[in-house]
Amino acid sequence: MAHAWGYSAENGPEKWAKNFPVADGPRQSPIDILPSEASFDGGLKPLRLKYDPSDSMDILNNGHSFQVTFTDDRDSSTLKEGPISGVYRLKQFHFHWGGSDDRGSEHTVNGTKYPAELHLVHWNTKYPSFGEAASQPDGLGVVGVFLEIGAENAQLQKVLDAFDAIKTKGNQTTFAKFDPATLLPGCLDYWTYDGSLTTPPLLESVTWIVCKETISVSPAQMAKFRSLLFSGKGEAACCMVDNYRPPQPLKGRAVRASFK
Ligand SMILES: CCCSc1c(F)c(F)c(S(=O)(=O)NC)c(F)c1F
Ligand SMILES: [Zn+2]
Repeated sequence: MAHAWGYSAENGPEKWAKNFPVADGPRQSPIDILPSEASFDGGLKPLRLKYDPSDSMDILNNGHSFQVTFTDDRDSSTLKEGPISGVYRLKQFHFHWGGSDDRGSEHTVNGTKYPAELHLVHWNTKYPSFGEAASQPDGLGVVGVFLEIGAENAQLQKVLDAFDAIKTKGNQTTFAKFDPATLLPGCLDYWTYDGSLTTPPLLESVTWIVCKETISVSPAQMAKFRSLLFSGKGEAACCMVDNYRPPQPLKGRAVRASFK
């Protein structure tokens, strides 16, 4: 049986192309964002993010990260405008982080790595489902937010407080009435480019929207991220850290900025 993918030397990002050849494709993510080479596009609209806290359902350790999943059977939690057209519904959010504060984000800015990166995953409602959208070039819109070491983030703490119930792979618990807008920075200036999922199947279906402004996370909160396990109950414990893919070749793609 083919090894499941992961982030170790044996099954990590350098090995993914074997089972997922698109890993070497023309629009892979993440990338190193070079602000001086991004072009300001005055035609880019401000992001319109509207989330209904009653849509949040549960929190799951999926063995690669943890995710908070939202009910997506109506247009109650949506991404509109920005670089996209139409209505994209929020499906889930998750994070990527490092084993120490000097790494962990997937996107980088002038080569700078942040300790973690939040991804809010939305799907284009011109398609009948998330699964269908995920295979289309304009199917997904992911908002990325960098976490920067600083003051404790009280809103993020609400997510971290659920970790004792999801320590091992496959664990899930109810996570209701959470407003993901509380995790967004005050300023929603962004960079945008055409990219992919950053985890297998690495589908080239993502319009990336990476916020310029960061949100804070305290050192103690980063330690809490690192208390999760990649491994399942009863398996040898393997700390969930360094679950990030490094930047991929830009291959001629344009990166646009919504701000000067
Ligand atoms: C078949 C995908 C399941 S949903 C999902 C995900 F689980 C994930 F991790 C990422 S990511 O590439 O890692 N971050 C943007 C996504 F984009 C997603 F849409
Ligand atoms: Zn992600």
